[in-house]
Amino acid sequence: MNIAPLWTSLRIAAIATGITFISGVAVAYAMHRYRGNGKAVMESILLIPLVLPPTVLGFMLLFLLGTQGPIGRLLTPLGLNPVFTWYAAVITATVVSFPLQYKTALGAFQQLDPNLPAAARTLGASEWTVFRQVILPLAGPGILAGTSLAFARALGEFGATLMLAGNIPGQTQTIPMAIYFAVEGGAVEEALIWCSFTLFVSLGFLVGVNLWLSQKPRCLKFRRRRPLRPRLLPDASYSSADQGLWVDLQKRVAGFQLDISFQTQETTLGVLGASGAGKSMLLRCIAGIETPDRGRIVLNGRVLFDSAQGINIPSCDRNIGILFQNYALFPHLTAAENIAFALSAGRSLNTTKVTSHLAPLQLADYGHRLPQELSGGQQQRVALARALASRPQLLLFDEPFSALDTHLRNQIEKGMVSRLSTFDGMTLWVTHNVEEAYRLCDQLMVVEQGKPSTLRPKHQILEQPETLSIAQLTGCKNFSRIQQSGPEEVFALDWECPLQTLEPIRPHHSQIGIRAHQIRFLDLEVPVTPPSNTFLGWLAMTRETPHRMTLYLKLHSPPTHAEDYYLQAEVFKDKWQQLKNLPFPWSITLDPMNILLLRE
Ligand SMILES: Nc1ncnc2c1ncn2[C@@H]1O[C@H](COP(=O)(O)OP(=O)(O)OP(=O)(O)O)[C@@H](O)[C@H]1O
Repeated sequence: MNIAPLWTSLRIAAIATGITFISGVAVAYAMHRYRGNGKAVMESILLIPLVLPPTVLGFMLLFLLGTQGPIGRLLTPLGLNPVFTWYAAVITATVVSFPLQYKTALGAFQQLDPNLPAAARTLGASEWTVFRQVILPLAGPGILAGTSLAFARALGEFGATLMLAGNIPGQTQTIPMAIYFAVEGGAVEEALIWCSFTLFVSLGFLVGVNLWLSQKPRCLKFRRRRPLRPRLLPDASYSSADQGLWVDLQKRVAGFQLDISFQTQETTLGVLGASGAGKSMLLRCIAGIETPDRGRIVLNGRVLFDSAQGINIPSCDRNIGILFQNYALFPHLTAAENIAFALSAGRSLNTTKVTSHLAPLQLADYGHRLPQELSGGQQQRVALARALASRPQLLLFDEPFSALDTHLRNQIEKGMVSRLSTFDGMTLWVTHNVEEAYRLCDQLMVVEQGKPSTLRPKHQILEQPETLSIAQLTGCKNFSRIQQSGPEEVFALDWECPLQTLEPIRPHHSQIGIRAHQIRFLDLEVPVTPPSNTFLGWLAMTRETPHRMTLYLKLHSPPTHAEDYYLQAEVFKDKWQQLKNLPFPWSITLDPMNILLLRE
């Protein structure tokens, strides 16, 4: 039995697989990053060999590459005529196997957490480094699974190969053809041997790849060969005189517009806003992960983005670190390797430099662990150490404590604040939590529906919130519509009472508010002349938290049901112990000093 078809098949399948590997991965990555129009049409064209019958594909290739075809006519003068040659068989095997490699590689890229490449870029990694050291190792198993399918498909190709390459023994006669012609000639035994052989080779290849992938999860692990580019690039527009962050940007996405303009020279700025207000998008624009439609971003005198001048410094050169909500640690790298990624010092893991970044966050003993072998708090500290290792001028925190329980949150917050005390750059904290923002930041900016409504020192925002929504965002729970009845007097429509205010009423004031912990219970105070804004009140219901009670109060008359209340007051448990024994009605004071005058 002539075994030439075996070598022909293996040679053709190996070359075709090599070509599809390179082209399939490259095209898949390009399509993964492509955000323009016509993506669906392009995808369909790339996948069409998967759905066309092989004979149709073979005929189309024959039509294109034949001496009279559009491509063949270009090749003939160069002395190239692929039809009925062994490389025609390579062409058909490549065309039929390409969609399998392309589609699986695309799926592997799409499954990656987009924050991982974004984090790598903010650490100073170039696009090539991001692809080679983050994307490829993580997408590797998916890509190799596609390669094994592509190889099996190339090995089994018959119809299209027969049409374009023919059945030339020793040149284009592959195993599938040997089977076909053996059956036709009545040599059933020979056909059976070839079938068994094909089954054995294909199965062996698939099993081999699967075993390799399952036994060596870190086989494609990180290899740092060259240091990252230095972070501070010379820039003509850089001037160390202008310290601070200047932001003026607009970005529109489907159903949402971010339109933010602010400047700050404070070292810590908190960004408060409801869910969907645009806080993360703001951070992503500042870090260069998203590109604004228009505007200008300047950090310490260095223009990072200016649509008018066509400046858009890439993320890797902005000197801005970001701590993502999910930490975005590279899962295929240990804690030490994650930090080494951000250093320009190379990959040696026991260097003093890596340890010097792990030790201040009590992580010196955890350097060898993969992120999935660390607790949430430890992962967060590694992410902070990694961000600081890249020596940013500005560090952005995207709700860094949202996934932690209260105890851990307090612990990590303390550790983080102490580590940041030696950081000489600016920090910008995005959070929902007003108490957290108050503890961590000097200035607060409130963002509402993509627009900044205010940027002021934190105590001013808490004491004079200006608008109803800022008051709500900063934790105020009691509001009433008002009618002005004097220069410093209103009638609260929802609480049905006249109220004195400390500040004069302005025409734009339409609501008043009072914070729950600022409602006073006169019966618990030393008897003096009742202050203004004191009313009789009854308790409608209570809610208990570990240290405080929330009291739902009805003014002027007893409540008719549990939901019949005007105000929520919050008192500590010791005060509640005294209050609960007092007979109704209580004397409730809404001190003019604590009345918030608000516009809508
Ligand atoms: N890539 C995108 N394409 C389309 N819409 C987007 C995109 N990214 C964000 N959005 C929309 O922009 C708005 C702002 O999103 P963003 O993530 O910035 O909000 P956020 O204030 O950070 O909210 P949260 O506190 O819940 O994280 C949302 O309505 C969101 O659906």
